[in-house]
Amino acid sequence: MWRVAITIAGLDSGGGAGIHADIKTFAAMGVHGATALTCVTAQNTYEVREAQCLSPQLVRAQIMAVWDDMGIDAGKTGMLGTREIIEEVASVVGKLGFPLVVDPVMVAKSGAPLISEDAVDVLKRRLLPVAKVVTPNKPEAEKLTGMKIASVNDAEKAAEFIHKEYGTEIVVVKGGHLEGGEAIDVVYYRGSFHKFSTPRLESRATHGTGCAFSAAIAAGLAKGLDPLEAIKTAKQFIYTAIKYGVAKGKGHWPVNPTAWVEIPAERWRAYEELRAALEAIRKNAALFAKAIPEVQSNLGYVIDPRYAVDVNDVVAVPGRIVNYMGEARPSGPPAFGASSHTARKILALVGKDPNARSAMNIKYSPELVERARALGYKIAVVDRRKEPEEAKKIEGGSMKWVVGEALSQTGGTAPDIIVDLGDWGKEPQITVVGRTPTEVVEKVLRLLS
Ligand SMILES: Nc1ncnc2c1ncn2[C@@H]1O[C@H](COP(=O)(O)OP(=O)(O)OP(=O)(O)O)[C@@H](O)[C@H]1O
Ligand SMILES: Cc1ncc(CO)c(N)n1
Repeated sequence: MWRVAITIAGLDSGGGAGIHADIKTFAAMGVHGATALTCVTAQNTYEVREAQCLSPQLVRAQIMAVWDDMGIDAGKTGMLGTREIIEEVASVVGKLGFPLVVDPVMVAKSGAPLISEDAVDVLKRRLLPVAKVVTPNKPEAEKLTGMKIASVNDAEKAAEFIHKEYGTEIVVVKGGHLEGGEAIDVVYYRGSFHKFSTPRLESRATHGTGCAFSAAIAAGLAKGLDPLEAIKTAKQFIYTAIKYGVAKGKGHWPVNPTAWVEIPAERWRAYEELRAALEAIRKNAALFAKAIPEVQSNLGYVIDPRYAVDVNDVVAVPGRIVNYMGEARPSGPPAFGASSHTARKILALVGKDPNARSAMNIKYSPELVERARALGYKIAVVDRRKEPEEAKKIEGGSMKWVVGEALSQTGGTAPDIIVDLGDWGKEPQITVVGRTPTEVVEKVLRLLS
C-alpha cells in the first residue's frame, strides 16, 4: 500500500538540502512524497545568496490540496522562514492531526540564517506542541533550552526539557555537532532515554543531513513504524547517505539519500551481468578452455565506481574459472569479495578509467597478441621485471603499478588487453578489459575464434 509523506520546507537550488533531500529520501524509503514549498533559496554548497518566502496562505493551500486528494500519513517541516508561515503550519497540522516531525532548522551549514529571529519563539510555543517528533542539532537544542550542551548527558537533559516545556512527544537531540568517534543521537520518549549511534564519518558530505534524517523519520512514521524503529532506520539511512555523499561543490557536499537503494540495486545488477557473462562462457566452454592459464582464470565486475570501496564491491567467481576435461567451468556461482587478485586489478583500473569495470585474465601466447593486433585492439605491454621494489612491498602495489604502466601507454584510458610478460615465478598473462563482463567475454571470444 502506498503511503503519503509531505515535506513542508524550503528549496535549495543546489539540490543538497531542503525539499530535494526530502523527496529523494521519501523515494528511497518507499513512500510517495508530496511538497508544500515555504521559501526559495538561491543556494549552493557554500552559501545562501538570496531567499524569498511564499505567503502563509499559499503554504496552507499546498498542504490542503494534498490532504483533500490523497490524505497525508506523516509530514516533516524544514526551513519555515517566517513566523507567519510557522503559525499557519501549526494551525493546519493542529487541525489535520497527522504525525509531524519538526526539524527546527535555524541556520544553514554555511552559516546563513533560515528563519527570522522573531520566529524562534513561535516555533517553540505554537509548532512544537503539535509536533510528534522534534530533531534539534546541538546549537538548535541550546537555543530551544538555553542550556549548554557538551556531552550525551547534557543532550539527555535538553531532550527532557524540550518535551516538558513544549510538549513534543519525542525529542531527538542529534549528535552530529558533538565531539567523539561516534555520532550519538539521544532520544527522549515516554519517560525514557534511548541512544542511537553510528561511527562518526570524516566526510565533507554533510549538507542536508538534518533534512534527510528528519524526512527518513517521517517516512517511517508514514509507513506506520513504531517511532523508535523509524528513528533507528533513519540513523542507518543517514550514515549511508553521508558515507556515499555526492562529491560535488566547493563547500559542504550534498548528502546522498538514494545511496540507500542505489547500492543494493547496483550489486544486484552487477551480479546478474556477471552471471549472464558466465553463461556465455559455458556456451563456448571448449573454446574458452584453451585460454585458461596455469593460475586459472577469473572474471570480475565492480559496481558503479561512485559506490565501490574495496574488493567486497567486486563480484567474481569463487575458486576461479577452471579447465575441467577440456571445458571452461566456473567453479561456483559468482559472489562479492570472491577474488582478491582480479578484484584489486579491477579496482586499480576503475580508479583510473571509470569505464574499465570488468576484466578477465587469460593465457599468454604471442599468437593471441598477434590476433589482438589484427583485430585492432588497443594493447598495452607491461614488463614486470621493471617493477620497482617499493611497489612490490605495498599491499596491492604491484597491481597499481601494472595498471598505471599499462594506462600510461594508452593515454589514460584502459586498453582492450594488457599483456603482462611475467617475471621469475610469475606466469605471463593477458588481461582483457571492458565496460561489462559481457563485453569482456565477447572480446575474448573474438580473440579465440
Ligand atoms: N560526520 C558524521 N558521521 C556520522 N553521522 C553524522 C555525522 N554528522 C551528522 N551525523 C548524523 O546525521 C544526522 C543529522 O545530524 P546533524 O547534526 O548533522 O543535523 P543538522 O546539523 O541539523 O544538519 P543540516 O542542518 O546540515 O541539515 C544525525 O543522526 C547525526 O548523528
Ligand atoms: C532550503 C534549506 N533548508 C534546510 C537547510 C538546512 O540544511 C538548507 N541549507 N536549506
